[in-house]
Amino acid sequence: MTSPTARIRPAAPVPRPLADLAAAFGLAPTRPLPAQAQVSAVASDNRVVAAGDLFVALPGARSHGADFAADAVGRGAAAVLTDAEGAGRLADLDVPVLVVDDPRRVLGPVAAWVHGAPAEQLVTFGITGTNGKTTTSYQVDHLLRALGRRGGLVGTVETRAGDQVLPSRLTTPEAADLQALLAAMREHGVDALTMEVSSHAIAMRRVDGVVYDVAGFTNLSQDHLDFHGDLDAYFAAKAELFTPERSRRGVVVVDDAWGERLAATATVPVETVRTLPAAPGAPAADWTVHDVAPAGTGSAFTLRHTDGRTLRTATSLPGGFNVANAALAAVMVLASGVPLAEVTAALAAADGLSARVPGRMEVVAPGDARDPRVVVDFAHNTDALELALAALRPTTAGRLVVVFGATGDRDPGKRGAMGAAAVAGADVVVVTDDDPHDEDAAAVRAAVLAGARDAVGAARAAGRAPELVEVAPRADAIRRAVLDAAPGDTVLVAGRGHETIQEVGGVDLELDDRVEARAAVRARAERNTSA
Ligand SMILES: CC(=O)N[C@H]1[C@@H](OP(=O)(O)OP(=O)(O)OC[C@H]2O[C@@H](n3ccc(=O)[nH]c3=O)[C@H](O)[C@@H]2O)O[C@H](CO)[C@@H](O)[C@@H]1O[C@H](C)C(=O)N[C@@H](C)C(=O)N[C@H](CCC(=O)O)C(=O)O
Ligand SMILES: Nc1ncnc2c1ncn2[C@@H]1O[C@H](COP(=O)(O)OP(=O)(O)OP(=O)(O)O)[C@@H](O)[C@H]1O
Repeated sequence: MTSPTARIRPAAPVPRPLADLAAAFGLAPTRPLPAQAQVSAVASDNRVVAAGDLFVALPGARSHGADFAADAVGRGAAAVLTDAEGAGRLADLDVPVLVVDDPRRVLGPVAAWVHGAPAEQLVTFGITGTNGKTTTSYQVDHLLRALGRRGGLVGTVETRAGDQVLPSRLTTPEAADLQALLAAMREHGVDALTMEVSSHAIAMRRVDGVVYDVAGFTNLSQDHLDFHGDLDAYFAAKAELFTPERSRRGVVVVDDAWGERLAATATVPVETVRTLPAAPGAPAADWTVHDVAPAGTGSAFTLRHTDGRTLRTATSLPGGFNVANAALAAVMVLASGVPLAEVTAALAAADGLSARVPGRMEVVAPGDARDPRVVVDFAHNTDALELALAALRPTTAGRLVVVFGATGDRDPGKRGAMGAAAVAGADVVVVTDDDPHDEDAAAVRAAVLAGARDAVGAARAAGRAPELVEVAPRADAIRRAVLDAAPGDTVLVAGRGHETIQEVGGVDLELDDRVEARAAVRARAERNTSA
């Protein structure tokens, strides 16, 4: 997690008259505005405010932004925008206060207006879906750079604006931070933006003020129901991205029923991509994937359009789901208007869609005659875990070992299912902690173990004998799994991927699965040497 005080913003923002802003959005000043009042950027967190900012004090679940307005003014905020409740909390501030019914609803468009609509000066790609957003976004950015574009990237792992790179705090930033970021990208000569658009972000209006040139949909399965309530509401949030208010055209993977439903209901032009054999009676897809074959650590495949166009390329990331991500990335770039011949040539020169994606099927140790392969992945829901295990099984000569847990304070409904998925897909299941947050870590492990134990019975009935162990804390579980594995085995450490902070009881602990896995591999080497 990155502290809220870090933010990429334009170095030379352009001040805009506050009176023009108030008129444009119907913002009611509590007192007449000084004629010369100006704002040059927008912030919704006092900790990132800089001189000349408009501080937007939002009502929140835990606090009201108005409680931080005095500090924001102390940091140089030139004006405050809030709702009636916020205005009521503001003691006499010596800057203008503007009031609007729903500050969160206007925040995006206001920030876009103040920064001069930066998104409109970039070719913009927004990717949503339960799994694959990060991977697909890296592949789109990889292809855009291969095409000579200066790409900006915003997502779970990091934020890249030209040569500025910051670890991300949210998958999709709040609107004020996003618009400042886009303005900074424009300053750096960035001409293309690829970003992940989480369903939270759409529901919370973080991407208001952006109309994506191309929106992409990967898939939808159970996750985040603690926020959305049910799958229909979760789907509806994602489907909003495929409306004219938020995008100009869409590319939808129709390997699942939710993709089919989105393609049928989207109100922007959509191209469909099918990467799996079609179910009987399924509508024809515009693009289909054929001739998938192993290629290095990943797969080669052919994309074919109903109009006869074809594209043969590859991805270095393992698993059928990474063919889907790579296919989606390629079609999104084609949908933006880049000719097929240019994409084909760029991919040939760039070794296909082979961006290294931090913490996504990241190979920590390749495995050899003496040691197991060790892979770190971000799979943290049932669907992703099943697919990650299935992706590694074909290239695992020995046992498939998985080390994972479930996130505390999130989606308790998926814990048993994740335990069952691990037992169904692996030979050795090591249940440990993920990010317990404020929940009792042992209780979270117990819920995962309950689902796993139920599945062990079914596995034994099918003639398998998966081992099931509980090891905590997570660093010990990783070490034990790697030390106990044999040459030819694969150890998959799943759930946290690139993350370097584990939240335990409100305390941020340094924990990077890749660092722990590498340390365990070194410990094996020392043991082998001393043996
Ligand atoms: C559920 C959710 O998304 N909550 C977000 C929401 O919190 P909130 O409504 O409780 O806001 P609050 O903390 O009460 O603060 C109210 C206002 O005061 C401001 N404030 C608050 C504290 C302070 O010191 N100074 C200050 O100015 C805040 O910026 C905010 O404007 O607004 C906050 C301020 O922007 C966000 O930090 C917070 O994200 C929390 C941290 C979060 O965990 N969000 C997750 C669920 C999320 O958004 N995840 C998705 C990815 C999901 C996935 O696909 O995996 C993401 O896009 O990252
Ligand atoms: N297309 C896919 N279908 C199913 N699972 C996938 C797909 N792509 C990746 N995964 C699995 O999901 C995990 C998360 O992948 P990725 O980080 O690309 O998705 P994401 O949508 O960005 O996740 P998050 O929203 O949590 O950041 C991967 O580590 C992999 O195990």
